[in-house]
Amino acid sequence: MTTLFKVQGSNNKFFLLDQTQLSQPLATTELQKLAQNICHPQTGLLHGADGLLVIQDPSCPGPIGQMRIFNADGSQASMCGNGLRTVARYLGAKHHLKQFQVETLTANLQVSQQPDWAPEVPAFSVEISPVSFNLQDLPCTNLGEQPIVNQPLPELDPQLKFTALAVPNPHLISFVTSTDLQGSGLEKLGHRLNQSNPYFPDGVNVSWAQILGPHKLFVRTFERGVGLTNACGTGMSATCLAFLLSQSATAAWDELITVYNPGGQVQVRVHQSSPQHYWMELIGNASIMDRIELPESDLHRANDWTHAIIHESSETAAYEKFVQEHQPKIN
Ligand SMILES: N[C@@H](CCC[C@H](N)C(=O)O)C(=O)O
Repeated sequence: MTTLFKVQGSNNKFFLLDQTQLSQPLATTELQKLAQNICHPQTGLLHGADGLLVIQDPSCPGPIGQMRIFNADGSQASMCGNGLRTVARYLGAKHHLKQFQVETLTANLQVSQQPDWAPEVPAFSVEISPVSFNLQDLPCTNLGEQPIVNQPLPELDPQLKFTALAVPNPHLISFVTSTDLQGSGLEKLGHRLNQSNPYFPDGVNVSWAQILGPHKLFVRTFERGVGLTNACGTGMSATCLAFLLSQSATAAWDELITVYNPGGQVQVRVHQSSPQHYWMELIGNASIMDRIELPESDLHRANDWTHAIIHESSETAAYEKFVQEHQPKIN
């Protein structure tokens, strides 16, 4: 039998598969098919998830493991902030370490265990980098000169202003009113920019943010390869950088910003290492929802979950209690 986990960071939900335990690790095409099938909300396992996190041996000295992220539609992304926290928790427990590096598709990132946020609500901090405003890195085309920082883009919306950046996965950010945030505009724009379109040939994660206070935001994200999610870690980190660069924010570099989202909250610190060089720390819960045992052959087949034995964790209830007790207070 193989062990798989269902995990969540800010209720952004994933299956986590450690390929190093398998006698025959899955090839990339098998991982894409597994992500599509296991994450499906109706026919997947445990009502599906937003993506599949895959742990492999590192390919270079330094990091103790490698993380890959496949969206629910099977596409592979370069980074996943909420997912990396859960991978940090898993690898930290496996190697008995509290601080280490994890290899991701484009960078080795620093992660560390933090004090629990509440009983049974473990927390981790992960580095979000590299950051780029170079439009080729998203990629983003036909929207004029770079950088796009708090700029009107009537091609996308007649009223909103946009910031476009890669962290290194692509993000498009707008600051909106609470009415906009509750409406259907985010979903419409997200769908439009994640179908064939002249501006974001590889699609883009679209986040809308409401400023709740000097160090407080609420962010909703339409994720590339998924749709509306409870939270997107890289999206909230990118939004905090956009906040500091464009909104006359009273928050300063290196200070904690609390970012509420439909799945709970995270904290972000934005750092400027030199002019135009930025990186973020994303801090939040890393919770295990279920431990799942199933035959390795079922992972390769990826279409039958009837042999799965599910062990539900008490961390889900603990996290829900934490969220109830920490609703945003609007100044
Ligand atoms: N949920 C993630 C981001 C996952 C990848 C994203 N959908 C993409 O395609 O870039 C996060 O927490 O950062």
